[in-house]
Amino acid sequence: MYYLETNICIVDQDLLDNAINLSAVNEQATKLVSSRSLKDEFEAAWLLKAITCIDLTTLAGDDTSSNVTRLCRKAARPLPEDLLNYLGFEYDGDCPIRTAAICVYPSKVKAAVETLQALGLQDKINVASVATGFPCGQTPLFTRLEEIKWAVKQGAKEIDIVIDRSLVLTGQWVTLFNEIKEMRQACEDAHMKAILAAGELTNLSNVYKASMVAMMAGADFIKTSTGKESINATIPIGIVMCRAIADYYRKTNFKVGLKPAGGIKTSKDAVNWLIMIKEILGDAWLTPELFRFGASGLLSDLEHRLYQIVTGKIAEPHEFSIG
Ligand SMILES: O=C[C@H](O)COP(=O)(O)O
Repeated sequence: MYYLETNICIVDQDLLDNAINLSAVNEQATKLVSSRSLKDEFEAAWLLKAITCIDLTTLAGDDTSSNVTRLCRKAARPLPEDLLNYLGFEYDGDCPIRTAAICVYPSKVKAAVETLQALGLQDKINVASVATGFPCGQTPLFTRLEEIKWAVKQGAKEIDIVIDRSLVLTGQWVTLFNEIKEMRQACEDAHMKAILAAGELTNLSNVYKASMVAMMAGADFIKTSTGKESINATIPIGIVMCRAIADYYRKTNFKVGLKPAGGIKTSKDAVNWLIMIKEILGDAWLTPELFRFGASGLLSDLEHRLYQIVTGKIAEPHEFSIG
């Protein structure tokens, strides 16, 4: 079915043609983003689902241990008590809703692990670390592998690796496969998400092939973007990656997850992605084990929209403050 021969990525041509058919991708993308009316209670359920699928992210040059600590507290209690009460949750100090993970640079893994341990949530919220020369992946392979091993030693349960885009752009599929496979081994028991930086891969055919190579090399998730490219998680890219995951599942019976990341900021974005997953991959993927949002700014809009839904009005800014 899919295999690599010298430097050629051989994929089932019919599946590839079907997956990247531009007019079909655009048609599906238009349908997904066209306004739909959801009953309030259904929308609230989608938004709560979205929160549980977030890798709450900070990947900034000025990250400090204290802002990572704050991020962990936010992951542990993403919604304020009054909103949880409005939504019908009993709140007894143990928040019933949490984000799936927090995502940080390797140097901040320890601070995150220690905070989650102090909160008693180390088994409930994973620490994900980017690695392998994030965001560009332009460092020697041995340092990229060492970075993974170091992040795992610090306590990361998930590693978000970046692929070397130049290997895709120059058609070095075997080298790409071998590198990702070595990265998978370096992750040991940690889950590996392979960031394709799809916006830099020139065309959807490369996005589909890179998705396949990453899955064949053992990626547990494929992730659209680092959030640092000029084109990040677009709906057409998401559709092609979902189709690759679906094709891979049909051929191997192995479920690989999807993580869109970069520029996902609104409740509407979140619902569009969840509906895409439901339509292309099915309900089995609508779980944090197989779907994540990589997002630094999505949570506040989800909270804002939930307030609107439960109170039937636009919330005042002070209503959103989280202590
Ligand atoms: O991996 C996650 C991304 O870097 C987050 O991107 P964002 O800051 O645009 O939400």
